[in-house]
Amino acid sequence: MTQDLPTPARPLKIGTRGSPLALWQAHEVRRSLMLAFTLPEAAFEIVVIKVTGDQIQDKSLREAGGKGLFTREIEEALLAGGIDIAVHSMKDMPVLQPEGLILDCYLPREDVRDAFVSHRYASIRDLPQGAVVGSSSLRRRAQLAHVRPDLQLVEFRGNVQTRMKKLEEGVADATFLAMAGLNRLGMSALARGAIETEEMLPAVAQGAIGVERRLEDTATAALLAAIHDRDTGLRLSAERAFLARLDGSCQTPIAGLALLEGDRLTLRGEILRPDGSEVIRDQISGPAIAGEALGQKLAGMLLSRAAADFFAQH
Ligand SMILES: NCc1[nH]cc(CCC(=O)O)c1CC(=O)O
Repeated sequence: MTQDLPTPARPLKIGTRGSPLALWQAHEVRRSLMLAFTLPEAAFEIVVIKVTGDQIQDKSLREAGGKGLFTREIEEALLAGGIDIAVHSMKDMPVLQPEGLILDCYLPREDVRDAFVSHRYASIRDLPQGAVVGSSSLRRRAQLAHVRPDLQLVEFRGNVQTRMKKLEEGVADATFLAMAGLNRLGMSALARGAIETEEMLPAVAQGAIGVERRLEDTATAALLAAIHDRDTGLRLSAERAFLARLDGSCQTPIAGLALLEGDRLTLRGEILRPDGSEVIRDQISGPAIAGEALGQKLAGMLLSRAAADFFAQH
């Protein structure tokens, strides 16, 4: 094992996107590995990789092609050996990894909740009739439209700073962000409040950081095993199996959250029509080690209640 540890002469290359949040997450993985193996910072090299998704500002991501847009270039670098590990926001990850790669290392999960962000109003409930809310998340738009069909929705993309500027300019009265991202960047003061998961069920894997590697790279597997958070792994297995069974295309608003109590797991899930006119939700409990089966079963339960046109385009 010892001879496999990275050194300043042969550093472990950590691939990441260049956004402030992505960089923070890559540094966090480095910090965890440094602590676990008493390694110096120089035993790691952070490699920033440009991804298609970051360059698209003028159209919504689902028009442009969805989740893979943030990962393709990074996974290509991993397969080609240009980097040794890739750090991801698990919320943005497709449920299947390319042949030759594996994602089975998760850091302890952050706050899973969405944040309500507004200069003028304290909560969804406080928004006046017809208020304008900015969001490009299909899930958040559908969930909001379901409880407040009177509100107006506008597309809202870009980083936190861009979105805050839009709020200041009055483009919208409120928006949503993940608490996890705000907490990590030390910007939780921007949130008027965290929205409880009973009110807005988060996206599958929200708040979780995952580390991807080459399947045959056993030395790196041993490194990552030391920083893996088992509880987060169990929860994400259930949530991602649920998403996979629903064929988590970006066209369908889907939310899912697993909670652990001892070795029992409870998974809540919901699917919505994009216009919020209908929501189908349920939950399932069972042994935590059976998370994948629970996820698949819950997805089946929701699908069996969905009319034939539920997933039709709107
Ligand atoms: N889709 C972008 C994205 N991917 C992960 C996070 C937040 C951090 C996380 O959930 O781990 C965000 C921003 C947001 O939704 O506000």
